[in-house]
Parts: sequence; structure tokens; C-alpha cells
Amino acid sequence: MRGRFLSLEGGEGVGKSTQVKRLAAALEARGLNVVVTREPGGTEGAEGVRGLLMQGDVARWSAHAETLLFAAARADHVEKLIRPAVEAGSWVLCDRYVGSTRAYQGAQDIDDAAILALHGFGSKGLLPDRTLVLDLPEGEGHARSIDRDGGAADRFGARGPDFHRAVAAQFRRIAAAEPDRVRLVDATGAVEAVTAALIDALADLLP
Ligand SMILES: Nc1ncnc2c1ncn2[C@@H]1O[C@H](COP(=O)(O)OP(=O)(O)OP(=O)(O)O)[C@@H](O)[C@H]1O
Ligand SMILES: Cc1cn([C@H]2C[C@H](O)[C@@H](COP(=O)(O)O)O2)c(=O)[nH]c1=O
Repeated sequence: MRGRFLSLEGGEGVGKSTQVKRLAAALEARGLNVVVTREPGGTEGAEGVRGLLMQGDVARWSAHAETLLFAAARADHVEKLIRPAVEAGSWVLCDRYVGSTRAYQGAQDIDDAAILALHGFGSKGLLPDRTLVLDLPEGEGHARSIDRDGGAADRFGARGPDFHRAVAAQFRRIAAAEPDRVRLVDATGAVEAVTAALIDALADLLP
């Protein structure tokens, strides 16, 4: 039987990595076989592209070049890991996916239709069965990231508050436009409360 494909999305420091692990444990406790992965990355080739994307100066890549690199990494990830695992019956939990391209590159004026067309070409348009977008009030994710990293930032984290506000707005726009597939989840509570809210937002998919 086919498994399921779920993605966790949201801005910097909202708790995606924390919740992917907790959600995986909760699904495994229900007897499901779970594969945890992330973007950019997840396969050897895509992790190589991650290095190119995350390191260096903010201006190292234009928004257009960045969009192509994310799509190329995703095509490899989908072909070699995500699609085979779902077809083999696993539940794949992905920390970021094409929603992040729509939000982060969309926030740099890359057209949403162009991103989806590229996704159609590179990854045969594979979309998660459910995308869970963790949402925090402005500045809270950044504050959590500073606590976690002590101020060190990659090419995206280093951008200013206007950029991160635009990213959050894009995530909210996507969730409002696709309410059946994409759910906005309040990430302000304690980790246990956020996990419970995520499981709630998946209830109709669970066996
Ligand atoms: N519900 C929560 N309440 C308070 N702190 C939290 C909560 N969830 C996660 N954190 C903490 O916030 C920090 C960021 O969490 P995490 O690394 O999971 O976020 P992320 O969304 O994966 O970040 P990034 O986008 O930068 O990869 C970590 O130090 C984590 O322990
Ligand atoms: C998949 C994807 C990611 N990004 C950005 C978002 C983050 O700033 C980094 C990834 O860092 P993380 O610590 O692993 O969350 O990359 C993006 O701009 N576009 C994308 O498609």
C-alpha cells in the first residue's frame, strides 16, 4: 500500500526540525514506517547543492539562480528518495519542500506559477498529501534561532526583518489558497502542544 508524504514548513526557527522528530516518533508509535528527510538535501547530490546554496555571501546567487538550484536538488531528492519510499509504503516527513521555494523565492518576486511549472518539470509536480506550516508572530522565530545558534546565520537567516515578514506572508497566502492540503498550525505553545496540534491537523489521514 502507498504510504504518505508530509512536509513541515515555516520561517526560520519556528520549530520544524524539533517537530519533525516528534511527529516521526508519534507516527512510529502508531506502527507506521517513517522516513525523515529535509530540503535542501536528503540525497547525496541534493546535499551537495545544499552546500552551494547555504554558504557564502547573501548575493552569491540571484533569486532566479537560487530557484533553479532548489528545483534541481528537489528533483534528485524526489526521484531517489521520496517517491520510492512513499511507493514502498513509508510515511515520508520532509523538513521543508516546494512550499519553501514558493515562500522564500516568492518573497523575492519569483512568480508562483513559474515555481510550480519548474516543479512540474523537475519533480513531476509531486505535492505532499499534507503540508503543515508552523506559524509564529513576527520576530519569535528569529529570537529562537538566535538562542539556538548564538547569532550565526546562513545565506537566508542573515536577511533582514522585511524579508522574513514577506516569507511569513507567502506561507500564510499558500495556506489560505489551499486549505484542504495545507494547514497553518500555531507554533507559539510548548513543544508538546505544537505536536498535538500537528497530529490534529493530520487526523483525517491517519490509519
Ligand atoms: N515550541 C517551542 N517553544 C520554545 N522553543 C522551541 C519550541 N520549538 C522549538 N524550540 C526551540 O527553538 C529553536 C529552533 O527550533 P528548530 O531548530 O526546531 O526550528 P526550525 O524551524 O527547524 O529552524 P530553521 O528554520 O532555522 O532550521 C531550537 O532551539 C528549539 O529547541
Ligand atoms: C527548501 C528551501 C529552503 N530555502 C531556505 C530556507 C532556509 O533559510 C534554508 C534552509 O535552512 P534549514 O536550516 O535547513 O531550514 O533554505 C529556500 O529559500 N528555498 C527552498 O526551496
